[in-house]
Amino acid sequence: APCVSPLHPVASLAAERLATADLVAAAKWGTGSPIDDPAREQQVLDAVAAQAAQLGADPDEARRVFRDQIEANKIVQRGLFARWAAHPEQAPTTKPDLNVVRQTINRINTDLVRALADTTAERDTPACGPELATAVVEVHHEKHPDLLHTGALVRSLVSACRV
Ligand SMILES: C=C(O[C@@H]1C=C(C(=O)O)C=C[C@H]1O)C(=O)O
Repeated sequence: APCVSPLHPVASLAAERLATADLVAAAKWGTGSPIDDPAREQQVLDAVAAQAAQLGADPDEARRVFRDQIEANKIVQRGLFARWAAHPEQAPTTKPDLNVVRQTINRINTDLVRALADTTAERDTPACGPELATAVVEVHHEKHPDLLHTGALVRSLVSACRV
């Protein structure tokens, strides 16, 4: 069997979701659209709660974990906005369609709800913390994100362990 943390899929999907923050930030940059969109956040939370319930998982736990995913996503967006304001030459030159990016986010959300449901038992043991830390390091080495994204990845997983 490959030597990876049982929580690798969770950390990997959380990182994939965070990578979309770059596209979301690029879509909003220079448009006056706020980083925070409470109506969209509510849609995301309601959708993942319904999907979790359908899988026999705890919908409130799905809401908690995705509240953290959303906060982490906004950390990356704010970090990029600050970087682009300080270094305009690093600002994006193309503007993705936010609705298209959100379709990608919806797909990742569904996969992450399933990965969480599939790892309910692992996330319920005292080994969860160390396994989650291992998974974050694995994902960091695979995707070599910058400190902004890795810090946000850690933030996104604070509610992932159930004990
Ligand atoms: C990612 C976005 O930015 C923020 C983060 C969200 C998320 O992580 O799902 C949702 C709405 C916004 O508050 C977005 O607008 O789609």
